[in-house]
Amino acid sequence: MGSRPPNLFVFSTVDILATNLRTYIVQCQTMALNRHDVFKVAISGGSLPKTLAKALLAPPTSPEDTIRFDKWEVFFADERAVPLDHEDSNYRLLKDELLDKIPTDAGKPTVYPIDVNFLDDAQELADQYEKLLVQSFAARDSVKLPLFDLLLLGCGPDGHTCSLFPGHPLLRETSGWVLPIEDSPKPPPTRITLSLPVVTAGLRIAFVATGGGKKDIMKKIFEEGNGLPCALVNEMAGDRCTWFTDSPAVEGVAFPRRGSL
Ligand SMILES: O=C(O)[C@H](O)[C@@H](O)[C@H](O)[C@H](O)COP(=O)(O)O
Repeated sequence: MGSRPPNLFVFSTVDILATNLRTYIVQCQTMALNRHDVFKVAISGGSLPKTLAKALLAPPTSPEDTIRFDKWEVFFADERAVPLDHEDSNYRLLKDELLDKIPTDAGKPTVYPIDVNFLDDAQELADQYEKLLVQSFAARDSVKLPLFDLLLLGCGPDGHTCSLFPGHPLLRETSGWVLPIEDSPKPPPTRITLSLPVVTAGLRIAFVATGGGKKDIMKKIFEEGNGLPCALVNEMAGDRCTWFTDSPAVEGVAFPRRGSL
């Protein structure tokens, strides 16, 4: 359980949100580089990569504001079981929106896509991705869970995050790090996702939710909870969790704690 409620930031525009998201990411990057000289990040799909590109591709305003892409290790918080050049691929989305646009002199992140040799077997696809995490995390941290320095997540209109959907049995999985799902209510149906324990173990967790389409679910997440995946992350991660929203997404929503960076 998180000891304090999650942080919530509301910005008047997505551009201002992006500037503040960058400041937050740089803070997480600094903590990570001090801790282990690498920045391990998990990123999900949806509208997030576009906002992320806005945040990260802007030129630095000071030396301290530099994005050290050369130190980034990028994992996928969830991924669809499709080839990497498929229009549904979260890898492709991130590549098109962000990775391919990083200036060459800014350094290249190390990116860990799924192994497309296992697209026909969701369990194997998940197991292979979990192996990658084991290699990347366990040896260094000798922990029971991979501790991402930062997870950058979206929030679906039904309250899902990653590919953890409301009421789905995957929410009760406590042992696996990476889980297969073959009946995702959001297409495509076959995907892999980080498990709830892995998400909530993250040192920092940031949600980005923008636009009036998020208003109703934001109310449910923050005012009722109702076991919605995003609400579960809030409950378990507490103030390690920070929401970046714009005004339309939170119109009329009462929050435990608002703040600014
Ligand atoms: O692969 C996916 O489908 C995403 O990872 C998913 O979890 C997404 O982040 C949310 O659905 C929010 O999407 P929007 O930001 O587009 O609403």
